[in-house]
Amino acid sequence: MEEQSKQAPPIERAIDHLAEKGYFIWDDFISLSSVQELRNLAETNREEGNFKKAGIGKQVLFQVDKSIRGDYIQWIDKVPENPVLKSFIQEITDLKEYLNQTCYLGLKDFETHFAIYPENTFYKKHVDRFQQNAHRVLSFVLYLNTQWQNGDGGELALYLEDEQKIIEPLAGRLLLFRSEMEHEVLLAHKPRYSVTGWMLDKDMSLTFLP
Ligand SMILES: O=C(O)CCC(=O)C(=O)O
Ligand SMILES: [Fe+2]
Repeated sequence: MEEQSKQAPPIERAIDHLAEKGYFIWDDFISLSSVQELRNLAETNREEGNFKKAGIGKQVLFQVDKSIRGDYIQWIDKVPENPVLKSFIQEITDLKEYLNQTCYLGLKDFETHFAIYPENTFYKKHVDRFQQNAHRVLSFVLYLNTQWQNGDGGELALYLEDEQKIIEPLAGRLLLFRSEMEHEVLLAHKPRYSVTGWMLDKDMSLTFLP
């Protein structure tokens, strides 16, 4: 039985683990060359001034507070020009459809952005689904840290019911977790790159409505 589940395709293990534990770690979701390309793209965009300081809260309640989070973000267009980004968006779209068919999650849309955590930044313990972001059902993070090693920091601490799971931000790894779960980005000692997103139970163009 154990053997069988080890051999099951990642998508099936993802469904089981998400249902049972609320999260799934999907290694090698994309190839290392794709990781490199996305990282280069993020770096170029950053140099061109397309990233902005991430904040907390939405619209009139938006504020930047470095004691809570220190990352810079750039929202990703749903129809991106870059072919690697385009195929990642397609894979997330397929994953959303598959989750709907198997888990009846009623996912309607998703939103996603690049995130860069400069050296010595973090994101304090929080949840992604709250009053102002009530439509976030599943969070996903694709890590783009090609040279990551122990001691570089920037791990994701995920708070499960009775334990804390420390997840390394390894290149090509996709982390999925329920958006109401508490989590935290630990202090990054080296710049940390990722694509973060949320699958939503409402069409994004309608999320300004209650
Ligand atoms: O980058 C991560 O590991 C998690 C980021 C996060 O929690 C967020 O952007 O809400
Ligand atoms: Fe988060």
